[in-house]
Amino acid sequence: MKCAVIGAGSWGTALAHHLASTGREVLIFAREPEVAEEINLHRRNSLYLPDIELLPMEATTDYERLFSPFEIYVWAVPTQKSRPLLSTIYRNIDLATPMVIASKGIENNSLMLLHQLFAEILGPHANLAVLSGPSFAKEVVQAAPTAVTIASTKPRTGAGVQAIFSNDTFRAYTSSDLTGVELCGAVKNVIAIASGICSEMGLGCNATAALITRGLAEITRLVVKCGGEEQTTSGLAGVGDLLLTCTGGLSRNRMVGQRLARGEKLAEIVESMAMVAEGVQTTQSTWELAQKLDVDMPITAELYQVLFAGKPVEQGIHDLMTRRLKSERWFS
Ligand SMILES: NC(=O)C1=CN([C@@H]2O[C@H](COP(=O)(O)OP(=O)(O)OC[C@H]3O[C@@H](n4cnc5c(N)ncnc54)[C@H](O)[C@@H]3O)[C@@H](O)[C@H]2O)C=CC1
Ligand SMILES: O=C(CO)COP(=O)(O)O
Repeated sequence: MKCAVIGAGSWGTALAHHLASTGREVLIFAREPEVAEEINLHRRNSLYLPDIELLPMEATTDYERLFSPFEIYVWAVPTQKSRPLLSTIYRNIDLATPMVIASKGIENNSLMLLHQLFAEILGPHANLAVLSGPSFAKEVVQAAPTAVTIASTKPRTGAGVQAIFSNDTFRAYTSSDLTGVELCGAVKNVIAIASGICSEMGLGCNATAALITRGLAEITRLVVKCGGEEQTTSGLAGVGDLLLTCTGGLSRNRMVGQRLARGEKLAEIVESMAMVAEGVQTTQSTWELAQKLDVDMPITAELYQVLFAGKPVEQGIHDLMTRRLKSERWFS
């Protein structure tokens, strides 16, 4: 049976290519007709994944094609665009088919993670899994060794999805902690923007190491408060993806931070990017969630002020460094 990948941006295309590399037939749903046409005619997606020759796959812009039987669905649509698309197709997709959520973010206003959004729209019988972890799309299509986490509350679904994705260059581990895995994947993008600022301002390696460590501390507090497992934050979806995105040159979120530090306006940066940097909207959601749940997230709070309230970056850094002195214990 075919796999269906929904979303033909960099990540959806990379995952479709990876599934094709395991010998599977793949249907990929694209929003833009020119993207579908280029994949079908030239095996390329120059808008979202340039300079890569893709393995054979079929692309379509017709969402009714998603209503046939599939082995799995893979969801790679930006978080803030997910509700409208899912609401359009949900009545006609097979609930028993595993839905593997590969997007990373927290929906604005509702403050929902995607597995919560999917459960709300698809209902309690939805067969959900989350794929997260350190995995730049470009490296996955280049078959560079990659390890990820597959979370599902259904052991059979988790193991099935793990088997489908794993091969000798792509290794998936299972987890039952949907909330922890998703929150880690979402909030690391917030810390990655801050890391891009640090790097561009030349604040040094000490600052980056401190940012990653204290970023992990605030992610952990949020995960635990939301009912996730503390241990998840030291896994691939947690510290793994945080390290990758805060230090890797391929990160779009880190790039947003670098451009902010160069003095560009957030609106101009977002407008000029063909691809999504989820951390921008996720900063808003995370800040609201932290306030609602009374979780101390100082880096997120300062970044929120910089992104959305015009606070100068230098002031944000000063305010972070001169906060009340405290114990290093994450929950103090
Ligand atoms: N690119 C990467 O290396 C990775 C990305 N992710 C996550 O995957 C998700 C998707 O990211 P990318 O593919 O990188 O983004 P992208 O910006 O490369 O592509 C976004 C895709 O979503 C489509 N889209 C945009 N608005 C839409 C709408 N209203 N309805 C339907 N489709 C719409 C676009 O046409 C495009 O195909 C994000 O949540 C991202 O954080 C996760 C792991 C790795
Ligand atoms: O999530 C990612 C890698 O795991 C991709 O990060 P960016 O969206 O910052 O490029």
